[in-house]
Amino acid sequence: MPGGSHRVGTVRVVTPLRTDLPPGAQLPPRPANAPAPGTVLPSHYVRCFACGDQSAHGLHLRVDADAGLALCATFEVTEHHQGAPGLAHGGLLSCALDEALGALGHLTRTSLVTGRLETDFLRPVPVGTVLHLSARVEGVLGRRVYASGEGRLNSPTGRVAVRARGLFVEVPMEHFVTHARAEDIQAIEQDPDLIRLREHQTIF
Ligand SMILES: CCCCCCCCCCCC(=O)SCCNC(=O)CCNC(=O)[C@H](O)C(C)(C)COP(=O)(O)OP(=O)(O)OC[C@H]1O[C@@H](n2cnc3c(N)ncnc32)[C@H](O)[C@@H]1OP(=O)(O)O
Repeated sequence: MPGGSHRVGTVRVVTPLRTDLPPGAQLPPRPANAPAPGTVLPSHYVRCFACGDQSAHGLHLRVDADAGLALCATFEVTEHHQGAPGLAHGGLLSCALDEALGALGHLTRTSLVTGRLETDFLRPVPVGTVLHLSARVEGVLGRRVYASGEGRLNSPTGRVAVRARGLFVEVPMEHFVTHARAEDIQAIEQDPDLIRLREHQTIF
């Protein structure tokens, strides 16, 4: 995907986007303890708008591990997801890709938050569409994980409607504890099943 560009006089200056893979980034091997291809990846938080099953009008994204550092995901666009009449809101499509790219942390075995996300909207996505997403790690440099993905209409081989690249940053669990509201932490302490952590991690 091209970077940004502008003209200085007659000269076109190309600026790499900050989601472009920087020199030195490498694609790490798939960790031995990464979930096997085909494994349904758990929602990290049942109240998550994108993947949680307790978010009434959320996306209810279903995410499956793929081979390598990649995954696929699906969700159905409902009437609660409209922007223009009968069409999915663009921010919501970005949200779906944000979640899919962020869920690559299940495969790298790290907790990732979004630093930057760039989305191309290529086709309108009508209500009733099942969006088939795929996402992959492009490279890792220190705590930075570069990822890309796309969403296709109604089938894994359908027309590409939306595409994204993201820069994610690995954070410790303390990130979430430090920044959450006290009532949310208390709710999790009372019902640890609200979050679904990978088995090697502990929180609170
Ligand atoms: C319980 C559930 C568990 C699992 C939870 C899973 C949740 C998944 C949800 C889906 C994903 C989301 O929506 S997450 C929610 C949306 N995102 C967020 O809320 C993040 C808000 N931002 C932050 O908290 C912070 O800015 C961080 C953590 C991203 C970075 O802060 P930091 O930890 O102080 O680290 P910092 O040194 O600034 O950055 C680390 C490296 O990344 C680079 N970097 C950072 N941001 C950017 C950027 N926008 N563009 C370019 N580069 C960047 C820095 O230059 C640096 O490079 P170098 O020094 O290495 O060269």
